[in-house]
Amino acid sequence: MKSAVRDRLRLLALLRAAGPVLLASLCCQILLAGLVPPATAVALAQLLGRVQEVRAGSLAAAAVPLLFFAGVLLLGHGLEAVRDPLAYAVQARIDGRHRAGVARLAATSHTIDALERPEVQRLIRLARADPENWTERTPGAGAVAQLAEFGRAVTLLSSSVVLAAYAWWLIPLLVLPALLYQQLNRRDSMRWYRAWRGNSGAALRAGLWYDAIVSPSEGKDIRLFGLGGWALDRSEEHIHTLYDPVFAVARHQLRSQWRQLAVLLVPMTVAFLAVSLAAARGQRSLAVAMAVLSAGAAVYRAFGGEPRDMTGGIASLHAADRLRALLEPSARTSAPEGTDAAPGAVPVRFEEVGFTYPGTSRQVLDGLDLEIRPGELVAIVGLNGAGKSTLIKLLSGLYEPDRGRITAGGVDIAALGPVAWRRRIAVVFQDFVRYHLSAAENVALGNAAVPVDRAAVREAARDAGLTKVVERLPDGWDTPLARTRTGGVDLSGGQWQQVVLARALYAVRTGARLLVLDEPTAHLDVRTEFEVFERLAAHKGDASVVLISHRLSTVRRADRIVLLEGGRVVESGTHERLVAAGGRYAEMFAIQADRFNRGYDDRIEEDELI
Ligand SMILES: Nc1ncnc2c1ncn2[C@@H]1O[C@H](COP(=O)(O)OP(=O)(O)OP(=O)(O)O)[C@@H](O)[C@H]1O
Repeated sequence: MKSAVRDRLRLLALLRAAGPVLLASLCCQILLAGLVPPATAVALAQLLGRVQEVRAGSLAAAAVPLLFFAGVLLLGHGLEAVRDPLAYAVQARIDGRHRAGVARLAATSHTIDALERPEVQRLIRLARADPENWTERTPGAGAVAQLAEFGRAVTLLSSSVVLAAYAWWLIPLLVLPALLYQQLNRRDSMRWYRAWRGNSGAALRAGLWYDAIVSPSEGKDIRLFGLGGWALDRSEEHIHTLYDPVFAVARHQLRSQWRQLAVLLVPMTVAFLAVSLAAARGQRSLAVAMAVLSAGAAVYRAFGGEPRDMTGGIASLHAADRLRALLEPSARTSAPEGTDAAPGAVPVRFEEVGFTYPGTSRQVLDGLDLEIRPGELVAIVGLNGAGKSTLIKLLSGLYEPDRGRITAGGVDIAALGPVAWRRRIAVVFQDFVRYHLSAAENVALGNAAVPVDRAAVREAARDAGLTKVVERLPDGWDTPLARTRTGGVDLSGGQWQQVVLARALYAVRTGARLLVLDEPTAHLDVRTEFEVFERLAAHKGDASVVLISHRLSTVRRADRIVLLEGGRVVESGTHERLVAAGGRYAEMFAIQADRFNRGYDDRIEEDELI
């Protein structure tokens, strides 16, 4: 009960976001609209009374009550007309602020492990207040609905005064059944809501299949594998899972409607008959009877309202609370931002680092020790699943080690603070992001914190071998890299990789001192790859480079090659030294060289190693 009141007060507190003028306007609208029904009753009574009095004389005597009645009606219409625009404006401001808060929350979570959890994704979906179906409500809608409850309370109180002025017993006879009627309606309404919400996962899954059918990217598979009919069937199955319980609730409610009708009609008929009889017998005037009947009807209208607006709005606020608790930076990642003291490249060390992904039991890194010296180009190799990308995710602070630590210049990167640390590193992930922005913006996003430096963009593009690609674009650097945008084009996989490489090189040109590349050339042809590496080695300056690649022909030019296996470094040295040592690396290199000479792909898989 206490928490229900607290939730209602929270909804009301949100109204501050609307600003004083808008909020005051909405409050006035609600207050005045709440007074209109009883005022109509009174005006009607006065008009009738006067018309009866002057029946034989001039109608001009009824002008004042007629004007009053017309005024009340006009006011009612005017208030009705401004209600939706005002409520919409207030709601939009509250929801805008709420959504920005949720987005900020997700963006300021320094690690990504929480974002990968299904529970967090579900909460984001609920908290972001972006309704996708009629059951979803926003905090703004909840706040406006809560304020509207006051308007209904005003109607109820003022109508009750009119009723009580006639006879006190009309209050329990009309108000109590109206209250019961409201509770029954609300209970039914919430049953619908819960039946739908309980299966909202099915709505999500149906939506995923639907999106797959209409999206251009999945559309390729859907067509080539003839999945269209199959995907439609899946979508329909989920829709049935979603709707069947809702229809069952609806059928049950239709059958039990007589209860609501009885609650409403029996006392209302008794009360209205009593009032009408008194008027017919001349005990009370017809005018007074009209006022009472009108106020009685207003009482029932006062008990309307949409409970789902408030329930949905509160659910969204609660989801945001739970999200905040889950995404709140941990003690390590929320360490105060350290000063970015050392401007040049510093040694980076993994010290006894152990890591297991949340929710799994396999130790991906197990006591890993590795040093990346300033200015060094270190290549990390290993079989699929050896933990190479995981190492990079830890290095960039997207996950925290379970044990051990990673230091830069002797300082734990957690103590440096994620923002300061990430300014020093530039990372290209395997699953890089293709932003639907212009070519220049796609490169300059390598360092969004500084104003775009067009010269640095061009130089980074040259080093990544991107210049010729950009020259062929219809609008050069300003061409949007997305077919879905007007004038936009799509690039090939290799060309996109060059864009992303340029993005990382741009970061280095604008201050990053550690360049991390996870398979940056997997899509490049041999010649482009060779040129890119030549330029990378020549232009990396004093930055250190960590490079992951399955192509051993590429990594042989690295200063040092590190082989990862069983979650730790098992071999380390130059290509020549490792080949001479005749260990695992030498074995992998021999297989790859053999495959390459025979014209196959030069990657190797685990089962090819004995
Ligand atoms: N987000 C994740 N949650 C749980 N397990 C994960 C996650 N990402 C990777 N793994 C697991 O961690 C292990 C190491 O994965 P990782 O991507 O680091 O390997 P890799 O050496 O980069 O492989 P590849 O050469 O195929 O890219 C794998 O067993 C993988 O299934």
